[in-house]
Amino acid sequence: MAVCLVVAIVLSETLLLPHQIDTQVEARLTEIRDDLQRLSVVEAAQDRALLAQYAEVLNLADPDHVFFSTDASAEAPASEVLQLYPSESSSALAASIKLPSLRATITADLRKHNLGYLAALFVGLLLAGLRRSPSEQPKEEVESRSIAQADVPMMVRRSDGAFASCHELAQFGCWEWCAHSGMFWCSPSLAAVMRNTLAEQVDQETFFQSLYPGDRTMVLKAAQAMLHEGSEGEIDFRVSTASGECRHIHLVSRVLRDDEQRVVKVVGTCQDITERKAVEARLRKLSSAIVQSGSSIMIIDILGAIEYVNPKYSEVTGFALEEIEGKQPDLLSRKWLNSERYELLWNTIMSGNNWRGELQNRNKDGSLFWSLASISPVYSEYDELTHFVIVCEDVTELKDAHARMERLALYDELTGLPNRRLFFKELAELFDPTTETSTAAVMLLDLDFFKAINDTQGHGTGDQLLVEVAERLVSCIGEGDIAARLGGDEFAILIRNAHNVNHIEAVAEAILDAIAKPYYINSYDIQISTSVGLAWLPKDADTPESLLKHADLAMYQAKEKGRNQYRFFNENLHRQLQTYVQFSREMPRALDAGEFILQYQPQLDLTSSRVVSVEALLRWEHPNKGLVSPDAFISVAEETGFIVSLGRWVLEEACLTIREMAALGFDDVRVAINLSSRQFRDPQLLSMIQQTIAEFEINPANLELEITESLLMQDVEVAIETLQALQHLGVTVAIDDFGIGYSSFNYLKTLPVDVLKIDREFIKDIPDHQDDMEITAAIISMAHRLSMRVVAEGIETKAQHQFLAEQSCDVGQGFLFSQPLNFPELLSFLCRELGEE
Ligand SMILES: Nc1nc2c(ncn2[C@@H]2O[C@H](COP(=O)(O)O[C@H]3[C@@H](O)[C@H](n4cnc5c(=O)[nH]c(N)nc54)O[C@@H]3COP(=O)(O)O)[C@@H](O)[C@H]2O)c(=O)[nH]1
Repeated sequence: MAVCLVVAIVLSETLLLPHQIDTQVEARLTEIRDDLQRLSVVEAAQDRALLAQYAEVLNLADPDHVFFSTDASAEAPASEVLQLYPSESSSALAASIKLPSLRATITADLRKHNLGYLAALFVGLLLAGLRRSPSEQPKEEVESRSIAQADVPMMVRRSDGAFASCHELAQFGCWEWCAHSGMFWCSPSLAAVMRNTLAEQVDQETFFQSLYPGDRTMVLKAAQAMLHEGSEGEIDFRVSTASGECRHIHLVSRVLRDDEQRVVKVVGTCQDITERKAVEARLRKLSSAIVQSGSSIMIIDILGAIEYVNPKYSEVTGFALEEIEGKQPDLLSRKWLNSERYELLWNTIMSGNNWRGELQNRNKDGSLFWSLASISPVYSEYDELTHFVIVCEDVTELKDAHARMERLALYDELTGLPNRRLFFKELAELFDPTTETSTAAVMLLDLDFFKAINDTQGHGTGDQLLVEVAERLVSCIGEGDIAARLGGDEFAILIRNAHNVNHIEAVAEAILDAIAKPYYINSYDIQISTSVGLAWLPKDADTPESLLKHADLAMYQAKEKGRNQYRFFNENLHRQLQTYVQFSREMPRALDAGEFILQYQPQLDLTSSRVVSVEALLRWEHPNKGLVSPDAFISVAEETGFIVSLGRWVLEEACLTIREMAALGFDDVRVAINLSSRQFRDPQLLSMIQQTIAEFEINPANLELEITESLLMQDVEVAIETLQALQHLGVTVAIDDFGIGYSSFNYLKTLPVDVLKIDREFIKDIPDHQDDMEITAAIISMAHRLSMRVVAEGIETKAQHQFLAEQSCDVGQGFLFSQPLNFPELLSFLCRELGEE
């Protein structure tokens, strides 16, 4: 729809109002004039009421037309008016002239015509009519008034104060170019528009000099086209001001022709549009920033309908503007936002604040992605909230990376199970005092002999085994329960809502069964078992850490009891734990304080009954607990690593005893000390023994080292190397507790040992258990064939003594002969024996 504009011009006080207009109208016109004092543009479509008022006041029939009335007697240059207007407007203009005197009505289409031009032209014409009353005007001039003869600029005659004032206000100027004389005339306001580079009347050359050099050719071409071809139009160009400033000018031209259609004048307007150009340039930059932006940008109206999306948005989502214009964006859809967030977002932006946050959006293919969106309100010039600008960054990759990082942080990479951190987090929530706690159970599992499989079959097989174990564990637990890998071959299970023991026992048994089933990995059949420790929540602990510690304790007990079984944590274990903590803290101090002592249990030759050796047995004279057995603290020392320091002290003490006994003449009595697993694997062991022997200047053959059979079986090849090195030092090596470590006789052949000690388990039931007697006889016979001496320990009865002597067992040790003795008691024992001889 064409927008019809009526240009009404109200002039300053110098205007002579027609005397025909009655006082009321005059008053109203004065009012309007005072209101406006400048060109006033009324958009008819929008303000018809006002227009109707104007029409009424101005005695106009049609409110779409506003007319200007001059003195009725004035000769109106209507023909000029008509000629000055584009042809499509001429008829409307002519039709609107209702009086013989000048009445002009202009209906113009804003889209086609330059408003300023129309206005100024109108002013010019009007003033021409007003200023020149017939009485003042020489008749011959009126008669001879012809465009063909008009080589004097007609606007010169119209440049009164009001005219100039209007132009000045509108930053507007008029000009004429006489085709005949080549003279260029401009209104004073044009000179101002051109920033005083022009005189009122200049030649062409001077006019062109005032133009910005870069635009001269373009303007010249346009001027020539006007003069020679009579072309009309509009042109924008730049002028350089005296101060060197560059201003933008909008120029409109119209051609006046004589009756023979020859161009006689070119007239027009010009306007300083520098500010507008600056605004346009700024808008262009902003617009280009939005178009070129690497961020997706969307503009929505106050009701949430999409008005604009930039190319980046279309590239990311696949939606062209036409496809989504007027629609509600998915980004703000209730579908992806929970109602609380939805309310908060809209409340924030509707109250004129910025909102920033992650929102889900939808691509054209239906896939969803995450955007980090900033939503900012846009206000109109009247300070009304009209739109919102949404700037989005696709953060899907960021979120994926975040999820991956979270996965790495909380899940075990190999098995995909929750890791220790996540398990602990879940467990900690059950201890949260603000949540209702129901009974739960925690299982801690450790695969039996996994290290051996890993070492012998390779880590690839070990990994595959762990993955299959994880799958089997998951298959044994219920929904809501958690199976986690805490590290290595250690797993944990959290069973929520553990109502009764039967349920937990059933799960534990299912796990033992599942893990014990054969695995087929890398063409190998593998068999493995697990030991499970169980603890209850909240009964067994008040923190996640202590609950896991208690389950761990129970698991160790399960291992101690023979593996492939489960054990519940109990108070006894709890006490053990307390003792563990207490001992681990106290032992270093006790060693410094001399609270450890050695007792010696004699080992007698079963044929001669002479003491050939003694076993050094460690005791702790605890200030509160009395004499503490090594069974209670050796394992703690072993786990904390304190056994290395303690073992060194035992060695030194034994060497001292050897030296002192030798000094007293008992230089053929050996002293046997026990080496624990950690000591045996200590890389410093050999050098430490060598140094101590040298330090105490003892015969190394008088020092015997007892190493348990099970310890040797852990890594036979390394054990053989260490044993050989020990023998090389000249010390005696004995296998302790032989018979219960399930070692094969084949191994025994390869072990460089001097003494074999039959475990007490085989001796204690002699002569009642025939089996034990046969096994004992076989061990003695075999050891002799391997050139080993045999020691039977735990001899408590004469019958046992007699049987062992009959089997040619070399040496016996046990309460039958002596309890462990302190050093003075041992010396007495030895002296007594000597006396008896
Ligand atoms: N690493 C180290 N281990 C040590 C050290 N000192 C002792 N131990 C080990 O502690 C275990 C318990 O020892 P202990 O309580 O001293 O018991 C020893 C004997 O008292 C006991 N024994 C001896 N004769 C009999 C008997 O006729 N009946 C019976 N019921 N018990 C008897 O046997 C223990 C000695 O056993 P073993 O060492 O296997 O010969 C024990 O395993 C010690 O080895 C140490 O300094 N370091």
